[in-house]
Amino acid sequence: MVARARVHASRGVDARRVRARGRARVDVIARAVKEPSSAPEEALPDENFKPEQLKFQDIVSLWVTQILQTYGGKESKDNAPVCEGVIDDLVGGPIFLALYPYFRRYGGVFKLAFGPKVFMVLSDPVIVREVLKEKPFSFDKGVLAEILEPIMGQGLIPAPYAVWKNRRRQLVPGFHKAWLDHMVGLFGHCSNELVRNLDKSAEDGEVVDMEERFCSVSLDIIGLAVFNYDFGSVTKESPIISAVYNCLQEAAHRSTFYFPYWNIPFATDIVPRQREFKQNMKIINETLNGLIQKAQKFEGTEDLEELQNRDYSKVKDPSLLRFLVDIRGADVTDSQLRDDLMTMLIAGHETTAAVLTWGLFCLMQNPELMKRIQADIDEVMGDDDRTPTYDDIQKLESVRLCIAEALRLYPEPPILIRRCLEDVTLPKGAGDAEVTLIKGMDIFISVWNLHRSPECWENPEEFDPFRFKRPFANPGVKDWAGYNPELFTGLYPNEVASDFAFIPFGAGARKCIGDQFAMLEATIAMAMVLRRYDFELTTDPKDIGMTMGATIHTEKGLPCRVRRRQPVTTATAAAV
Ligand code: HEM
Repeated sequence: MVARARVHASRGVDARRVRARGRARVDVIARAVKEPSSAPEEALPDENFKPEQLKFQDIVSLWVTQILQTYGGKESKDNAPVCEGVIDDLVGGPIFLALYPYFRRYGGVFKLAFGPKVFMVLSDPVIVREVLKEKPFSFDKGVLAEILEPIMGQGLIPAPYAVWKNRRRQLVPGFHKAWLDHMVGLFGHCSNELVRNLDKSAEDGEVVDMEERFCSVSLDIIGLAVFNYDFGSVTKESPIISAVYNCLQEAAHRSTFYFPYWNIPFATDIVPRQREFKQNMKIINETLNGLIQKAQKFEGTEDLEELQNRDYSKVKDPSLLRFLVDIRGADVTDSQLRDDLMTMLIAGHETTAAVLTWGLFCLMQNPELMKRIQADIDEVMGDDDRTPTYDDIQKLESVRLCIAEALRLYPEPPILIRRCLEDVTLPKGAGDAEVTLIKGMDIFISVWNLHRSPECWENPEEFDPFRFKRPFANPGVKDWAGYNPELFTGLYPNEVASDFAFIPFGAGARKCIGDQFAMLEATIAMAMVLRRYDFELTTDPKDIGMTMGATIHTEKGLPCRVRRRQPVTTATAAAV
């Protein structure tokens, strides 16, 4: 049995604790699993393009060559600096943290060898631009796909190219403007639940774990938005979510185990943890299949334009599932729909919860800044006790900047995983050598290093949301255009404004499809809690640690004391 925590059983927190314990490795994986709502269709290669699938022997032969080159003292074919003897640093803690000092020593591209594994670490914006934007189809998700496949099947994140191409074309239109506008109301409604729930804690002077609360609200949001299913996790426990977290834990276990014993006949019936995994997958599949069947009972229009322009206030089931059922072609199977839903569920809630958690954590370290942000919220929201509209979100720029800055300092995922499908010669970037990524090689794109690089950011360790309003240039990084605030035109300063130094949602063809959704959701939730409460961290900030996925992993999460505050609006100011 998976260990379950006792905390707040009445509020259904068990699942979140299961998650907290289990996510260590999975976060790297589960988060390294997403891509761009705005990825242009032109980014897709032509119909005949078929990336060659790597064979097992390719990978073995690559390893052997790499190991001989690394340890045999011969010049390496890839020409990358080799970082050696770091095995001790890499075990027992989050790998992305351990890689940072090596980035500072070896630069934006270096090769890391530990055990039989050799992989390339990329932390230079020019090189990352080449991989994500210029050559996205020279790579697949490699080890990430292998680990996630048993859970997400052919979902967008682990899907092989041929499946991904078709599913992406169907999923992206689901995130259309009319739907996102409607979602703004849902985000307000769910955040309102969170806020009302905090009232009692504020009255009682109770210490609350805000990580847990943010997880609950983001989970409820993703359930309603994607399946029209109410997890109700702000108020109760959800068995399906316990099952999801348990399966993610199993994925973590499998990613680190020496041999795939679960493939041995009957292993899933005999080994207790494998039996439990099977049972949990059954719970998840039954729930998702039930939802799919329910959605299929209703006839809907198949016209994409009509779907995208409908009046969502009059639609009974505005979920993404409904949309996908309506526009599905004859070739889309129920199992493909299941995989898509599962992917959204995993990709779309902890990521947002993490940025809210870290954003609040950073603001609590900066009380003056917190006051300034609260004053901005008061000004935009006025006296009414209402939820933010789309227009308000445009005006709540400082809140959006805080979210972006939290994503810079605590990106989720902190590493993107790829495997080379063909040899790729990289631009020089900040380094002197011209490095070649060799077919079969595993790649870590360190978002963490990029976001904290002193070459790309002024005082990179500082939480300074308004940095995104100032330009930054460094001719020392060859061919890097720097950060240009004039190119920051959407909800957040993206990879274009930063020329790939800021990629919290990834970039290129496989960028996150939920970036706008997440920014709207996080801005509303953050604005609503900051408007109503003052927060005080009740533990030493140094005790707040990170898992592999940059989420908080202490038993207490983000423990805070919450106090009701009176919004300072024009009317209240005049009364004073
Ligand atoms: C703050 C919140 C979020 C962050 C930081 C985030 C981050 C990311 C990143 C970095 C990727 C690219 C991974 C890679 O290149 O390997 C990605 C992909 C993806 N994300 Fe997100 N994400 C967030 C929210 C969401 C939401 C709300 C959804 C859905 C409702 C979502 C769905 C996806 C999907 C389906 C992909 C895979 C796209 C593909 O491969 O074509 N994400 N995400």
